[in-house]
Amino acid sequence: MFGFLKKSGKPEAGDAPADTQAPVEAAAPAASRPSWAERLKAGLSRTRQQLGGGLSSLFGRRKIDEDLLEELETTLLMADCGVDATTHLLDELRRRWKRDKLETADQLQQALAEALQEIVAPLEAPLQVEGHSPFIIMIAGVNGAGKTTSIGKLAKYFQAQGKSVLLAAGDTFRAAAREQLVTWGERNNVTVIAQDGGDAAAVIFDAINAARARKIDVVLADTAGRLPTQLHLMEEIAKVRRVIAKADPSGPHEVLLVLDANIGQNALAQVKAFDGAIGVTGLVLTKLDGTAKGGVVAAIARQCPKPLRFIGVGEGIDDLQPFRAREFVDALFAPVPGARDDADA
Ligand SMILES: Nc1nc2c(ncn2[C@@H]2O[C@H](COP(=O)(O)OP(=O)(O)OP(=O)(O)O)[C@@H](O)[C@H]2O)c(=O)[nH]1
Repeated sequence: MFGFLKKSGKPEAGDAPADTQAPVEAAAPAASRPSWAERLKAGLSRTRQQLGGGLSSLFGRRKIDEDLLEELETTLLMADCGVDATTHLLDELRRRWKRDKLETADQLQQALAEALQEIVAPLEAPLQVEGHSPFIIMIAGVNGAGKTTSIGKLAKYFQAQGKSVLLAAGDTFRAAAREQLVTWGERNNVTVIAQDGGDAAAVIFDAINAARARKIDVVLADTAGRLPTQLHLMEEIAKVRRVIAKADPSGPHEVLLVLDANIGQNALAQVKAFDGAIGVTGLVLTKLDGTAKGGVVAAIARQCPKPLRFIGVGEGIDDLQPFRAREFVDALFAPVPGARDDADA
């Protein structure tokens, strides 16, 4: 049952109590829907072509030498690993080359995968929503990063864990955003607290109170997109955070920054700016499927290591999943059946 509450905070007749929320929509039959591992591999194919295409031509050579390492450096930079992570990886490979007496290019590729995994492993820290009721998650990011659609996917993700979820339509700036959230709410059978126009902080404040009254487990609070350079909007989102703390002094319990992977290295500046304004506690990296810049995960790990809670590789409702370092690196280096051009080039 879907409920759309006005500013009064009073549920409309027919709103289902939290404990009678209908089950989430059935997933497509397993046979027709590729697994997450397959979708992750497919989603990372552009980065892999950037990285793997470069690597396979490099690793096609028999012998490891300084020229090969220099070309590898260029390949890593092109995949948006950033100077810091690339330098670190090259240092590590040189060390392993000597220490482990690596000879073949295959061995070097294996060493690269291991070194990359070591870099990104600290980002793996799946979000636990225990310990607070409701557990309040504030979502922030620049325009179009994927905040609202990620909220829809997260709603389903938490529901699948048996949690009740309430969405707060705090993007009061973009007219269509509320409707978008309402649509996601309908799909996931969760209540959306919204109001016509007005103040984001007030909507979210009401949503937290409604969630508390209904004993909802998780509140997902949307906010309008904004650029870090729009100082008045950064001040506004800082106020939203303060108001959440008024509604629940222990909250927000998670401040998620949504980043579009297409922006590559600019992600670092966004993390720093939003962290300064609202204290980011976790990251969501969307649209990895549309970019060759997946190496940005390594850059984030080296330069602003916030927990990477979720990664997104598509528009499907289950195309956003917790980040797992081993899975990510395996997908980056694995050949995809039917798309072996990158691996065999
Ligand atoms: N391919 C792909 N598209 C995505 C992914 N995540 C989000 N999108 C798309 O990105 C577009 C923008 O997403 P929104 O959720 O509207 O972005 P937003 O951050 O809420 O936007 P504003 O409200 O304008 O700030 C939509 O078309 C989404 O379907 C992803 O992982 N892969």
